[in-house]
Amino acid sequence: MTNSEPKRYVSPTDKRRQFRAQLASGQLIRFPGAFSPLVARAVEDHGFEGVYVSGAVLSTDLALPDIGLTTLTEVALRGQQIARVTDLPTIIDADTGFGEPANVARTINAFEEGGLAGCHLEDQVNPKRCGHLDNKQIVATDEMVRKVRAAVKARRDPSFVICARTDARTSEGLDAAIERAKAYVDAGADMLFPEALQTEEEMAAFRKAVDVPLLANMTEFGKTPLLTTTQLENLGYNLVIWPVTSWRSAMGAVDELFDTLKATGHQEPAVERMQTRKRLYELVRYSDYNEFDQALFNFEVPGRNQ
Ligand SMILES: C[C@](O)(C(=O)O)[C@H](CC(=O)O)C(=O)O
Ligand SMILES: [Mg+2]
Repeated sequence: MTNSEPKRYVSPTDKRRQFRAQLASGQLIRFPGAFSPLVARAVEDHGFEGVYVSGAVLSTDLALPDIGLTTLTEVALRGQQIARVTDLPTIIDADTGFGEPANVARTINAFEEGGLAGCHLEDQVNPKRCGHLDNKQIVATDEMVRKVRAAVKARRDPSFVICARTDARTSEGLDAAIERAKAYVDAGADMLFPEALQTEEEMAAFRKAVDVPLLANMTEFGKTPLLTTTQLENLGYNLVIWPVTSWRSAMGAVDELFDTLKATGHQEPAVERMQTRKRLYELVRYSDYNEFDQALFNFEVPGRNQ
């Protein structure tokens, strides 16, 4: 991108409207998880429709378990850092909303100010846990309804999307999860995230029971079968997230690299799989900075095997 055309600016409101239009399109939209701003650039570059910011990734990146230890300030800042480097809509994991309904209201405002397009809010108790683990506990329906209402009321940009997640399938069963989901929609939720459904049949039953857009969580090593985008589209789901997938892949590569370094004393066997300097500079749009100073990008970038 070294042409002289002015860069278009996609405002947070534009991104939220784009997200709403995508949800209404009847087509499945794909939001891979981005564990950093640079990964969000890669998501955009590969032609996906949006970016997901995972609570599990934000906490494990800090070497913490995903049990609600991260603070609103940490999460909102990371969301903002990720959302601002992409023209795609970015949605974020609000966990249990960081407290009571009043805290939820503040959470929504922080995410709006961070340029996010939407968030999901779940009905677990605190301390929460990954939705695919056993022995989860959930709050009373009414308590979650009050949180959803607070979120909806707090929203300053009506296009910000509030997605209610229910974790009830694991503890109370499918029917109860559907009942809760309906109550959350009545409270104003724009879309639903039925967590940890166990079969395609359950996913189809959920689709049949509600009219709002549905999110499918394709997280690995969990309770939900890993389906393809075609299967999810056929099931009538609107949005798929692969929340931790890029993170697990990157950390798998890191572990392998350290094994190699330790065993061979050299990185050579791993270089082949590394992102090249050239590609890294492409993603940070290094050459664009010549707009400010022609002396910034005036060299050849070594790529593969150089
Ligand atoms: C989607 C999720 O909330 C997340 O934080 O990314 C997690 C993912 C995971 O732990 O695998 C969840 O499903 O609870
Ligand atoms: Mg989470």
